[in-house]
Amino acid sequence: MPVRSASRNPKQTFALIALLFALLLAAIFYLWQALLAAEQTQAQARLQLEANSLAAQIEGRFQQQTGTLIRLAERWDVQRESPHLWQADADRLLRDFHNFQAIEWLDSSYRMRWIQPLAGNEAVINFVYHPDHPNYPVLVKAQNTGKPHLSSPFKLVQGGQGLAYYVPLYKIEDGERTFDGFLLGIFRVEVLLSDLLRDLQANRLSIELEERGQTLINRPTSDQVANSWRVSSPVVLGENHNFVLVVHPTRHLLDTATTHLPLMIMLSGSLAALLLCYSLWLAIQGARRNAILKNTNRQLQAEVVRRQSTEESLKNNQARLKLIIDMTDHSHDALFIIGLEPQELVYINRTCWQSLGYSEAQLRQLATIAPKDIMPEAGTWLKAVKNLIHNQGDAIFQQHVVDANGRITPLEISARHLRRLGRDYLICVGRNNSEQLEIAERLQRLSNQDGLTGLYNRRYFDKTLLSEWRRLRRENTPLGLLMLDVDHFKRFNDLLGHQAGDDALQRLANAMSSCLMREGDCVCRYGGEEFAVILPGADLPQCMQVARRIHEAVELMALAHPDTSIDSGLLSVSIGAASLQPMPEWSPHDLIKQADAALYRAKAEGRNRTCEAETGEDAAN
Ligand SMILES: Nc1nc2c(ncn2[C@@H]2O[C@H](COP(=O)(O)OP(=O)(O)OP(=O)(O)O)[C@@H](O)[C@H]2O)c(=O)[nH]1
Repeated sequence: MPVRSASRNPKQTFALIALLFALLLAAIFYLWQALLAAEQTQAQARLQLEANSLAAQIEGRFQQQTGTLIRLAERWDVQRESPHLWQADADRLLRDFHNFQAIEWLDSSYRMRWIQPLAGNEAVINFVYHPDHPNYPVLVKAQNTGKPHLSSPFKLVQGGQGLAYYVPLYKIEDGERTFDGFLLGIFRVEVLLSDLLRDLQANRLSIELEERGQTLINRPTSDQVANSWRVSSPVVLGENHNFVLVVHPTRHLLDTATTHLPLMIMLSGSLAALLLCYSLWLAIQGARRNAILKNTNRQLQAEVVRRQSTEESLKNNQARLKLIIDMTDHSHDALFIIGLEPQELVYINRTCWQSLGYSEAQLRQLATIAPKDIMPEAGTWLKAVKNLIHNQGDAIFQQHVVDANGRITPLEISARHLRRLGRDYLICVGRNNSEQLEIAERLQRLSNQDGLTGLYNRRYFDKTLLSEWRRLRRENTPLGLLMLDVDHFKRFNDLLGHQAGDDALQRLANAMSSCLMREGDCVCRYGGEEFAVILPGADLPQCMQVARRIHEAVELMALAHPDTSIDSGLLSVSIGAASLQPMPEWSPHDLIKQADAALYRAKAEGRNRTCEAETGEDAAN
């Protein structure tokens, strides 16, 4: 029960115990009532006995009272003949038994014949009982049975209520006993009954005498108890069965007749029930607490196991984290994590601060107060990298970092956006990519370079001429161009061989390069033994000046031409010079055409010279 109850909630348990308590109280109450009823029954039985005894006493006293009248009636034979003697006997009886109001003789026709005392009762002489008189049936009954009968109360002629006791009289006539009326004793009700009740041993009872439901006399006590204790006993007075003695016990009598046992049993039973239920409640509470304690212990044990496992896994994770940090610290790449809103450098690996020549604390401080001292374009880079949040992607940025000695190093940063626990992070991996940049630059250079002479190649020429054309058009500045061709180079090759031709081309390239003074001027191998010199900002005279320097440099080379038929005996070049103010209606192609035309004339006019584009040779041609 306690275990099962423990699993219930306290309200249910309390309700069950309260119900049990109520049931116990009901049983105790029932027992109390049964004991009270038993006591009351017993007391009432005792009371009934007392009432019966009192009734017997009353009947005895009445017989005493009326016995004298019966004895007077027994002497009727004598008295009938001598009324004086009857009168004297009746007087004596009235004197000795003052309860009698009067002694009378009714003859056999129910007529009042004699009455003693006569004084005051004269009116009653010759009164005849007719059948409608209330006492008439009593007379008939007494006559028929031959037994004395007491009437019911009736109104006396003298006033008040009276009772008549009819004793049948008989006379002997001719040896025969014949009815001769009644000897009649008249009592005053109060007087007779008071006398009958007087000195009864019934101090503890209130006494009442009723006749056919009418209270004739009542002798109450001051502490009479309620009607529930009313006990009655019939009283037969002179064959009149209509009298009933009613008694009520006093409180004192009841107190002696009843005990406190039922009350004690009820109180002690209630207390025992209360203690039992309280003990049960305590036991259930104890069981519940035990169950809760056990459950808590189980939970605690599970928690301990869980915590041990968590600690174990934490240790493993810490070890792993340390390993990862060690590994990232030994990485050649700089790894750093930036947290956003608020912006902070969440993590930097060892490579970050070691490669820049700072301590970790110094680098963190610098990154906070002067990020541009580490990365000159930190501001724009951060803006660009934050855009990744919107794109939810990653990107590679080319930046430069400045180390503690002021050395600038290129840094390729691969950045990725991550969102964790409601916050945005940028995971960045930086790598010194100076080597790659150099390789790329070299490749770029090679792609623009002529393999034999080391000059810029035709591809670079086309690209540069176009870009310069556009640039100078915006600046409203002329663009100069020299087109060069080696003279009689076929013969040179033919006579000295191709290798000698290559060498000659290389030397020519060096010579031409040495003639360029301005930044932006460049010599390109246009194709075969043809060269082109781009001279941004140079007008025609300035172009001619450069062309003259080239002739001088080639002449200074003094490279002998094997063909003896050539006048100078030296390798020479012919140059066509042109300069154009870039106009929207013209293109770089027009400039080339002008220079080409001038070169053609230089060749035609005998070679080893420069011809400038003629004014007629405009772009439109
Ligand atoms: N060795 C060598 N020869 C080249 C190279 N490119 C072109 N040539 C030669 O240059 C010669 C050019 O000959 P041509 O175009 O006839 O002109 P030329 O002989 O120089 O005569 P003119 O230009 O009229 O003075 C050809 O024989 C080509 O083979 C090169 O890279 N190396």
